[in-house]
Amino acid sequence: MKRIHEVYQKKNYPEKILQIGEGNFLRAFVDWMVYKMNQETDFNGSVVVVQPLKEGIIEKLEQQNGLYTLYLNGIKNGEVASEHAIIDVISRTINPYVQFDAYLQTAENPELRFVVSNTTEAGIVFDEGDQLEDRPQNSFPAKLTALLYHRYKTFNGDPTKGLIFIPCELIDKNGEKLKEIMLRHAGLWELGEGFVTWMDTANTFCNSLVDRIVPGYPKEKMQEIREELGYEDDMVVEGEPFHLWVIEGPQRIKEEFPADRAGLNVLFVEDLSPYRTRKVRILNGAHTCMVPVAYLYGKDTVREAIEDPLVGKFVKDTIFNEIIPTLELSREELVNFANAVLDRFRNPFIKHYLMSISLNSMSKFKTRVLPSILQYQESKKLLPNRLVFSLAALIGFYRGDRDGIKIDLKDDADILELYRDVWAAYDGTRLGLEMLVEQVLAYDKVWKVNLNEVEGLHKQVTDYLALILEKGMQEAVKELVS
Ligand SMILES: NC(=O)c1ccc[n+]([C@@H]2O[C@H](COP(=O)([O-])OP(=O)(O)OC[C@H]3O[C@@H](n4cnc5c(N)ncnc54)[C@H](O)[C@@H]3O)[C@@H](O)[C@H]2O)c1
Ligand SMILES: O=P(O)(O)OC[C@@H](O)[C@@H](O)[C@H](O)[C@H](O)CO
Repeated sequence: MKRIHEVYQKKNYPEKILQIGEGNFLRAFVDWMVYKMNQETDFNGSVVVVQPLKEGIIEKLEQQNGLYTLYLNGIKNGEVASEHAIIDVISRTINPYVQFDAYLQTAENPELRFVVSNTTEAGIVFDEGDQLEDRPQNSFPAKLTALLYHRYKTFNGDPTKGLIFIPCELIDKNGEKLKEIMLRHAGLWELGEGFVTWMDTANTFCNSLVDRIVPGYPKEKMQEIREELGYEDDMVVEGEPFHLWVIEGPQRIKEEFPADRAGLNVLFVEDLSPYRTRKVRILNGAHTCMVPVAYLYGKDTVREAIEDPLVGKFVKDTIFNEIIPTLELSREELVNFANAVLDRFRNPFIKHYLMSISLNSMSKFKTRVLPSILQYQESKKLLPNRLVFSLAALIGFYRGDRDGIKIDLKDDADILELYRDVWAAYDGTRLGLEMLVEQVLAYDKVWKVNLNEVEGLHKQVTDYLALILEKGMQEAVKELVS
């Protein structure tokens, strides 16, 4: 069978976007949007993709001339929708670890206008070891500072040659944080007042919030997909039709990034925090809460979990009774959003594995679930049972065993070490369990506070964990939801 680049001829669009990250999400979201804008409007732009880490899949993408097939499968306006398209907007790929000059030279292109990124929650970080002379710098903000400085010098500080940065990382104030770190590098590297002023005035850093479920490469369906497509494609990516990109930035960007004219759900707003809180607490919060409970219960995917009468009820009650009451938005709007999220979780086409969501569950619990627990307690003066149960389940999950089979835990090495130690020290007694929970709740490297100080939390987590250990997750959930 022929390969995708042997059957499809790519068009040439000017390079207008620099993309840091070659992951599934960006390819199913931003690159798809660029494809749509090229089809529906006069955007006429392509994307240069830079691999942020030394290891990655850029070579595979390059071998296909940057082409790949995107499947969007799900329910759209109540109807089954399945569509696919060849995304042809990646002009070329760059691995800065072997093509550093080519990486810097992208800054010399006067038509370059946007920088998008998605480097997971671990990407927007300051690395004090990074230097301007490094080829390349370690962190992605440092790499970008070097690139922007090169642009500043190339165009002699021309105020019209600034860039618009729209990071997609799921962290609060992603644009502001990126800018803050880049300014820090500019200061440490002594790049000069002129550059700092240019960075500040000629460039725009937008905060943004993305929403689309992208499980990625549909491994199990590949045989069927190959037959349907009639060509080989190692970079197929699958996502849902739903998409929302909320960008906190000036309305004028719309002129240059005509997503709305392409019929895309891209909003330019003054304040994205209500959208962010709603999405992170309800959608991501429900995912993170459901993972340890549903996985130890015996489920493997989000859909299986939501369709199980008991686990499904656990998730729905958690959202409607314990998360929504902590949010300061109109209840009607929240209920509508939550119902839509539940429909997305039920998407019959998509296998969203609980284990893939489980990556870095501790920090996800801290940002996506803990605020709901704390706000619930503050306003109602009692703890939300199901959210606390999911914390107990999380501690049980990190024991790393499902019915005698090892769980492939993925988290920071020191978190995994913490759990290895506390579970190894557990002697099977109530006192032993209390000590174990105390140590986990005291792990302020993740929690940033000592959770043992939250009134009643230590006892309730210990009680639920004892229940899970004694009766198993299935019985424990049954008792909880009834
Ligand atoms: N998949 C989804 O449904 C979805 C939806 C919305 C948001 N997201 C967000 O997108 C992120 C990436 O998801 P994906 O599905 O594309 O994953 P992926 O594994 O396909 O891609 C991860 C990307 O992040 C880069 N990366 C990882 N660690 C990094 C680091 N320390 N520094 C710099 N770059 C780093 C990798 O090089 C790669 O480009 C997730 O963490 C999530 O926050 C994902
Ligand atoms: O992508 P992660 O690993 O940060 O989180 C897992 C999911 O909660 C997440 O990918 C959602 O599906 C996504 O945020 C929906 O927009």
